[in-house]
Amino acid sequence: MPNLVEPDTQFREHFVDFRVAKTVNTIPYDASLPQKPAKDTPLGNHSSKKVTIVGMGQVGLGCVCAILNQDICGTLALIDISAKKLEGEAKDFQQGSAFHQHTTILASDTYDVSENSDMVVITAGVAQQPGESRLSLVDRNANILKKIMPEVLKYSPNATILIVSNPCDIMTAIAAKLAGPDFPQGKVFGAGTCLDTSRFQTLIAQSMDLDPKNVHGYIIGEHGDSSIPVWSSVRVGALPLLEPGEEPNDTLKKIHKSVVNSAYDIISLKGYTNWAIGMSTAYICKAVLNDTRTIIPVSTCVRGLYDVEGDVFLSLPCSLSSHGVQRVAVLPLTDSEKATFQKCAKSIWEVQKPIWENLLPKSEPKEAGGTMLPSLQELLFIVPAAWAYLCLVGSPSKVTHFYTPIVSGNSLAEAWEIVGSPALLNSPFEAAQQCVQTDLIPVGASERQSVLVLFGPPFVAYEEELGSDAGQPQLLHDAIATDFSFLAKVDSICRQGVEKTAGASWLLLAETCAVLNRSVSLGAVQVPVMAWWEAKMEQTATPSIM
Ligand SMILES: NC(=O)C1=CN([C@@H]2O[C@H](COP(=O)(O)OP(=O)(O)OC[C@H]3O[C@@H](n4cnc5c(N)ncnc54)[C@H](O)[C@@H]3O)[C@@H](O)[C@H]2O)C=CC1
Ligand SMILES: CC(=O)C(=O)O
Repeated sequence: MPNLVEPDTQFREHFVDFRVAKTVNTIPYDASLPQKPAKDTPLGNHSSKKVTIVGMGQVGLGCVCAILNQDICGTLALIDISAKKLEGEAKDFQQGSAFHQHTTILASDTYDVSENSDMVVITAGVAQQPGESRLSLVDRNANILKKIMPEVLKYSPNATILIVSNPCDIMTAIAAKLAGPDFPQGKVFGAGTCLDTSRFQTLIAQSMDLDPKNVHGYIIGEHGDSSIPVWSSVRVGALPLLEPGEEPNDTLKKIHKSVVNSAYDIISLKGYTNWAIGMSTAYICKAVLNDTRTIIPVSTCVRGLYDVEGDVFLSLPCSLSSHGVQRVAVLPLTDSEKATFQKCAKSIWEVQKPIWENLLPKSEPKEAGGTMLPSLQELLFIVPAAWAYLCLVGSPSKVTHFYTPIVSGNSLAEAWEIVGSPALLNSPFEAAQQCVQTDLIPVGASERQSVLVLFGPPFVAYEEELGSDAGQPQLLHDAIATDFSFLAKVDSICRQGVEKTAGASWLLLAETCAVLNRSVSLGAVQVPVMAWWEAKMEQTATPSIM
């Protein structure tokens, strides 16, 4: 028997023009990559839905609380690197099971519990300290995201992925790119200005003594300091707040300022924000898991809209389906709103660009001497030195000089004094910068994405193998440029070094370097070193150097 309550579609054709004129389908996030469009799939049973939340800090907890209390899914998998705290939180949530619809709670510090999730929410990462901007978190959280995304995709290749970690728009762009061109467009999106819009609606409603749900309007653009209130389309009930062409007055401007300051204000009071973002995340999850096509401002690729050219992710009102962003509503902006949107896109792109351009290998790895090798662009240069080499992975245009190697006579102990203070272990790039500033390991790059510093005896082997020219950077530079088998040689020496010295004399300081995530020769070497280093760090705060 046919379903008697199918949606009535007889009037849809009357709205085709509206849809075409005012909305666009999701936009591929990288002009250079082909994109796979999302396909509609039948809806599953609601209680069969599974959501994974990665990151069980304050925001993760806020999300779980809201999701459980709104009966959004049948299974909730919680993941965090801190297993002990996670166990405590998961037990605490489980013990409230009598007060909501049944939800199976799983928790682990590995991703197998997330298998076959319908939706994955990523909240893991560093949060702002009082007074700190979201954008300042970019490098640290990008590195965390680079570790998380492959695991998420491995266990839930069909999940819709929601990014909450800050800076939310850039993290969403990075996650979308890491998901790869085969991942359907729109299936990775960010919580964006959903929260800012709620703050906006609430403040206007409080000022007018109304229900926030009667304030229809959006904050668009960045989830952060350069967010944009679209005053020209705010309606209260059905009434426009402003007349066409009317500019917002000082009170309205103050309302927006207050929206922008909300997070700073709350963080200065309690150290973090979590309940409202938890509620907005649950609201978004509900729309996706129920395939409601609700229009919510979330972060999606905006290239091509309002003359934005870069692969920037910003918030616009989007209809959400089970595949994430289904269509983007293109609001009619005033000239000044459009100019502000473009300025916002430009400033986000400036921060995103260095990470974005080095996120995926630009070319296929080359085969040489039976080893998969990084391209020259990937491995910008290796500075050989008596005791150390510094490998910078960054934007080629930023590397302008190639200096002489470390002055002979410097010892590991001396190097350690400069880069190895425990305080700097959390910020290896700063450590490397100190080396640069002190000319201990002179290199010519001042800006980069990731820095990998290796100290240790393998370098001795490296020198031996390469002969007396090893200390001549110019020669090495030429060798790298002309002879790919040189890299294979470095690789095999490093391998020996790792095996010979594992657990003893390597010191690795790394902001998870792009190289680490690649199946290229240097990556293969560095992963075991990294694992050793992490194990070592658990045992002692200050590793000894042999
Ligand atoms: N988009 C938005 O509207 C909002 C975003 N945020 C952002 O959410 C993020 C989390 O904030 P909080 O929960 O307050 O921070 P938090 O410090 O309380 O929690 C972060 C959690 O991430 C975990 N973590 C770190 N690395 C991990 C990894 N590789 N895998 C799994 N878990 C990992 C930590 O163990 C910790 O439990 C921050 O970036 C923050 O700025 C916060 C509020 C609103
Ligand atoms: C921290 C943050 O991004 C917020 O509460 O808006």
